[in-house]
Amino acid sequence: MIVWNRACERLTGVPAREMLGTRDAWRCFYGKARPTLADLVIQRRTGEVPTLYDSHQRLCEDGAHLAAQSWCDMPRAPRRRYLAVDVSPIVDDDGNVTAVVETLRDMTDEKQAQIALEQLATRDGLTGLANRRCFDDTLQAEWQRALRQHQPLSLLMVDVDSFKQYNDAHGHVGGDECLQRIATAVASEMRANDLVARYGGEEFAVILPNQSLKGAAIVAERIRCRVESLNLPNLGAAKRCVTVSIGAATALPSPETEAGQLIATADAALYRAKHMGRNRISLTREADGELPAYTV
Ligand SMILES: Nc1nc2c(ncn2[C@@H]2O[C@H](COP(=O)(O)OP(=O)(O)OP(=O)(O)O)[C@@H](O)[C@H]2O)c(=O)[nH]1
Repeated sequence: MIVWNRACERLTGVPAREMLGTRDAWRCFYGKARPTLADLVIQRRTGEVPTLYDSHQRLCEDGAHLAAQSWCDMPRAPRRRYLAVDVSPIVDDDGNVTAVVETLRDMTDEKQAQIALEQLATRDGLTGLANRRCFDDTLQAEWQRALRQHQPLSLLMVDVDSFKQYNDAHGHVGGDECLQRIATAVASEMRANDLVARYGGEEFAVILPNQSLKGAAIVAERIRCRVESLNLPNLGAAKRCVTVSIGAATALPSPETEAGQLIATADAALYRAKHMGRNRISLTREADGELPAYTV
């Protein structure tokens, strides 16, 4: 390290006298040893940039002028920060790198604003689950992925039974709390790649990538039991507690079919579960026609 200016001191909390003449600038930014962007350029290891930074860009064709962004721990500063780093090598007449200039910009506020906006655009305000827009985008993306990888895609439509009566008995605020409890219960049954969304009012949708109808039925039944076991009183429902009906459908996407058909099939299964008495799951495999409604 040959230059460490006042702005670097303020940003990192590390004075120049500690840094000058050393080779371990990473200590100012990270809790564990790892190369900085300048280290990667000096050591000709720029191939590692994608694994070490959230995003990166080449600033010119030679590949040595780079920009990268990521969260930094900042062990000696009051809080972690999202830094944008630019590096440019200084070369001598023979083309040898003699130094690298690294410029840091603190982008923490911008990054936090971006995260908050993304949250707002994709999350449902009441339950914190993915919202309808996020559901639509994710279903399209998963449909395309299943098509490419020749894998099944399953969908559950989950609807709260006799929720109008619940609202009538407990008021709208009580109804909202009930939806929050159900959302948490449904989300707790999910794996990392699954997506639970609030589809509309008292209806939730669950996308289960690479899941057979049998697997989807197991998840659906787990959700049904979980909600029942919350034991939230609803005198308007047959079990006298809050329950859900679930329609499950599975498709093996092909170029001739589209994601909307999977929604329609799961919706039809949900309608059947309601029709057959609620608090049950109903399954349909696309193209196989209807399977009998199934309850445990
Ligand atoms: N508290 C609250 N209630 C909602 C919300 N969204 C929808 N609802 C209510 O959910 C109820 C849904 O009623 P219905 O569509 O008649 O269905 P249901 O009473 O659940 O009957 P089934 O679905 O046939 O079992 C309505 O009373 C809506 O006002 C919400 O965000 N908060």
